[in-house]
Amino acid sequence: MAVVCRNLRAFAQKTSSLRCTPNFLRLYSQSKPAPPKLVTVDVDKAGVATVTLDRPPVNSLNTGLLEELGVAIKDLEANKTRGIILTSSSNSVFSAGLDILEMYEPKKQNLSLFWTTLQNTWLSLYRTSIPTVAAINGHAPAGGCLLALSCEYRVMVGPKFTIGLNETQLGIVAPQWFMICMKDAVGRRQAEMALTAGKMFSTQEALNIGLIDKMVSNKEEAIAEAQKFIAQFAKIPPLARRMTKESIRQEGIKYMEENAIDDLKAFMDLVVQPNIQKGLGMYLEAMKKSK
Ligand SMILES: CCCC/C=C/CC(=O)SCCNC(=O)CCNC(=O)[C@H](O)C(C)(C)COP(=O)(O)OP(=O)(O)OC[C@H]1O[C@@H](n2cnc3c(N)ncnc32)[C@H](O)[C@@H]1OP(=O)(O)O
Repeated sequence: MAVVCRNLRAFAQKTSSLRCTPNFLRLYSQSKPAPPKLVTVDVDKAGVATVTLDRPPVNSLNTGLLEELGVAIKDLEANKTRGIILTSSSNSVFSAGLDILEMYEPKKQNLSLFWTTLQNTWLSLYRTSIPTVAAINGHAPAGGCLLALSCEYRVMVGPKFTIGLNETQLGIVAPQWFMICMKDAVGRRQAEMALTAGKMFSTQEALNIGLIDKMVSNKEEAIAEAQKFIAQFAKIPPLARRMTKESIRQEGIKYMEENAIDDLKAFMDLVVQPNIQKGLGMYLEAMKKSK
């Protein structure tokens, strides 16, 4: 509410016709309730933040959610948080990946904002000096897998959930930086096999190839394992840790820093292709029918 008032006051100050009187503020706040938050942050006594994706039903990644996630990471950095545990409010889906509705029959401006927000939020998560763990408490296809891969450690609830970069199954190609993340985790050979087939791995299969680091049987265990992973860094000098992480992730960081504009252009050109639009439409239809 305080933010709404501040924004309104600034807006009213810029216009001659509006007076930001208490009555005006009351009327405005009654007619426009604040939208629900799509990402919640809870910092525990040890200074470890649980960042929860909360966009029912499947945490598909739209511009709003990605924006909130990016802001949350920046805020946690500013507050010198000791660790980030990324998880989901759903019992069965970590994240369904990019919101296909952002890409299907899009307006050019929205599409550009969507992809730029994804690039920025991804880079913030991938390069943050804060230790990061994905507590994957449900399915994690495509962009959901990307978020998990961008963390330093992955604990997944099993055995019934699946994870992977399944883009080829949708007739689309995962961008280079998605591939770099997969290669970081499982090596070039396994990444090539996984990505060309668009394979979704069971939790056990993911563990076998190193796509996840630990399999647990429920979310509480996942959070406990994540806390354990983060706690080990209490003994490591932070500067050495930060420089090591930045250095070992250099390929992905450099790729985005140098190619963000080309990557945006490639995405914009690809998505509007009639055959891609047709494929996305059919995929959405198929999801509805499979219910
Ligand atoms: C072109 C350049 C490269 C772009 C890169 C793209 C990467 C991506 O991330 S593309 C997105 C890929 N995602 C998927 O393939 C996942 C699709 N979803 C699923 O497989 C399942 O939904 C699930 C296993 C995650 C969950 O299954 P569950 O049975 O619990 O839920 P559903 O009934 O399937 O879905 C509920 C509801 O949500 C809609 N939905 C699901 N996923 C998406 C999505 N990614 N984007 C938008 N909407 C999605 C689904 O259609 C249902 O909607 P309705 O209730 O309206 O029917």
